[in-house]
Amino acid sequence: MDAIAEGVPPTAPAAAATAATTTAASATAATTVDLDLAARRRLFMSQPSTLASRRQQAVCVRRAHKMYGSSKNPNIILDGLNMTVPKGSIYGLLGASGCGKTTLLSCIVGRRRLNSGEIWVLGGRPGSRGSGVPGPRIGYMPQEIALYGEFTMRETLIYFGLIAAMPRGDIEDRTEFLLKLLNLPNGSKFVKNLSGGQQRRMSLAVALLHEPELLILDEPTVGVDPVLRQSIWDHLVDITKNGHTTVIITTHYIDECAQAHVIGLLRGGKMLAEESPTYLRQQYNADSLEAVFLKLSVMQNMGKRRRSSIAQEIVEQVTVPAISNPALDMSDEQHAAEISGEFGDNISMSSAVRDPISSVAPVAPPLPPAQEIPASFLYNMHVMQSHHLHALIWKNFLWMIRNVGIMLFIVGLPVVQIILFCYAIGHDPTGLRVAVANHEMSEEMITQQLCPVYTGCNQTMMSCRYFDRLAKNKSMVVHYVHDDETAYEEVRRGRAWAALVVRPNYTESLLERVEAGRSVDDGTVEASDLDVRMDWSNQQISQLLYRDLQYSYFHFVEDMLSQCNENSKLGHVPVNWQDPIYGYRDPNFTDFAAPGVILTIIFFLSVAITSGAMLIERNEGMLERCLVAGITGPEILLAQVVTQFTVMLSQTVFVLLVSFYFFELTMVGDIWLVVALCILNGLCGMTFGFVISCAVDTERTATYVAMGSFLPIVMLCGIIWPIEGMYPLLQIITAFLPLTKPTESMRSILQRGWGMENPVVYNGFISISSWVLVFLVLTILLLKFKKG
Ligand SMILES: Nc1ncnc2c1ncn2[C@@H]1O[C@H](COP(=O)(O)OP(=O)(O)OP(=O)(O)O)[C@@H](O)[C@H]1O
Repeated sequence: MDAIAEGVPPTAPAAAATAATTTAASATAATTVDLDLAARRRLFMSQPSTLASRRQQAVCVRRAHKMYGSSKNPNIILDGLNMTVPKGSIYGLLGASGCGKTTLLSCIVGRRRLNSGEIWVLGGRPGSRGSGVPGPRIGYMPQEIALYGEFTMRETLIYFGLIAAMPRGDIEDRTEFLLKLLNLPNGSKFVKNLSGGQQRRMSLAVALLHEPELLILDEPTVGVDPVLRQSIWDHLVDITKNGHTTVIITTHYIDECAQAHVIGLLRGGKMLAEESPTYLRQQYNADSLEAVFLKLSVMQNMGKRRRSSIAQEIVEQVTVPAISNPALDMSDEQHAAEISGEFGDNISMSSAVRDPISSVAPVAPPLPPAQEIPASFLYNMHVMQSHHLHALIWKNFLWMIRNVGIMLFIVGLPVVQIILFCYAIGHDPTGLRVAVANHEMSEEMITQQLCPVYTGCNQTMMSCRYFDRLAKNKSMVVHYVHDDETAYEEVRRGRAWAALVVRPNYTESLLERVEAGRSVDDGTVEASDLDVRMDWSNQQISQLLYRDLQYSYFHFVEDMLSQCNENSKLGHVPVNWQDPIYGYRDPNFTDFAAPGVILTIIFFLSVAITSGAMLIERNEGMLERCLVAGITGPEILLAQVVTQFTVMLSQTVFVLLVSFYFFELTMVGDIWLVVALCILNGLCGMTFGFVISCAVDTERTATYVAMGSFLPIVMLCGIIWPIEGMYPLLQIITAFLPLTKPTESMRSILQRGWGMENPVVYNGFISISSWVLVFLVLTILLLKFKKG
């Protein structure tokens, strides 16, 4: 009584008075409603609306408003809708395509939020702590197939059974029963190999598996033949008989709902009616429910939306047929339940309320505790359920086993990439053609491409000795031509990278230049020079030629001096290059780029794998199904982290083995620091993948986001060019990007051998860990606020 009294609205005295005055009349009209209009109006105005009575229903929706789009351009889906689903009933939710049935159902299962209004499901608020909704109290069959094609039917049922914490034995028993009931083939068949109709039945089997209190079936009979459709309906009638199971079913086949206890006709965001099908057909004198729907739609179109006026037309002296389900017998305590039309524009009242004017409060069965506090993300974090994690991790690994090809690709791709990198990037170009017009050579020598090399302290045709030295570099191939113009033409036509001209008296002039020193004349100096004209269009190649033409010269002079018993140092540039403190005398680009490349490969593969896997699940409805089954966002994230971690670990091990063991890239530091940095980096990619999959809706957008972030990161993180060479403002920005500091850190570990005590190294770890946290927080926020 108290609970009811608490929930009575401010008009309660009037309501009570009205109820009292009408009690006697209503007592005699248990099955026949014969009320005058005034009494009906009072009835609609004064329904007892209490918290307790709402919680007695399987589902109770009040004044539900739901819209999509912005407030400026709203797409109103539910417009003050009321709905009452009595416990133990089959409730057929009918309406045209796009009228909002799925939206309403997803609000009921706690996957979307109303803009305003109330929903009570099985005595609690969906999504609140302890309500069990979403969760095992619900069995949900979404419109999409929402199953893993790579799993067998049996594995599919095991997965959902594990989520519902069913013992293995029970799962097996139910599997046998459901396969038989739904006329499904052998359980070892892969879901992807089932026909469309069989897949839908399989989806229904998943919803029925754990015998939930509330079954929500979104168009379960599409693509199902009439015989099987009938057997599905028979089963639904059967399971609702004891009153413990309630079914809400949507369908396009309106007349199929004749077997429902109650049907709700949804149109224009409101319930046109909420009655038993027999009652509706009698009330509207119609042969079929389609005809009823049509009549009500016409009335709605005519603007007769006020309940009172509609009621006037529809409420005639009608004998209310008894509902076949004893659980719905209105002579029991549910008399006191509410009618759905109490607040909104619904034009008919719930069949649950045949005699709503009872003054006797029902003896309510014990209710589950109602907790208003919505289940927060952090709450979900600490109530992670082990059977959920077990199911998710089992599913993820099974998926991997079933997709060995994809897994080999995922693990093998970084290895292939690093092999390609090591073979393709950072090595000095070889075989660069150099056209030489050597006027010390005879025409015949040029024709034969033969420049004679005299060894020892022999000062004959010294230009040939220089070119011999040059050819030893392997970077250049010398091609002798007859005149200067031909040499230049070779470069102009792209057949050579450099044209060299040697004057006829080169050897004598060079000797005189060395011997005479300061007193040598300009003509001699000029004649002892090599003239070089290069194609400088390619920075890497021209730098290399520039370097090797000079180095070869130094080596040639040193060689001559030592052959002639002179101090070879006289040929040096007067700079003494001591042993390097870090690195080698001849650094290569591979060593410079490798840390960045390794980190980039691991990072972006993690992004792609994570966002791809999550989006596929989301878009094919599997994620939705799991969430309705009670799996939470944190559980999915944790299970993904566990499974992805193993993938990432193997990626890291293979990449490092190939880089440092097979290709022997420079590594003088602690390999474990490198491994730790790679794993953190993969984790960072994974969390970025979570952010992408939560933020965007399609794989295509995810690809754009991943690509859009890949290019700037590669360019700005000092992977292909030193940060010191960047525009000063960019140098500041780039310091905050996820791969910049880790790349510097890894480079220092590998090439300088620095450890964790060095700021450059630990800053890399701090930076990447901070990004992991940032991405995790973003994911949490997106999960929380992008719910619907
Ligand atoms: N996430 C969304 N964002 C924007 N609009 C949406 C969204 N989901 C659904 N809608 C729109 O809301 C309306 C109702 O969609 P809903 O899927 O609930 O209808 P339905 O009655 O279940 O349709 P059907 O019977 O064809 O499945 C449609 O116009 C749909 O385009």
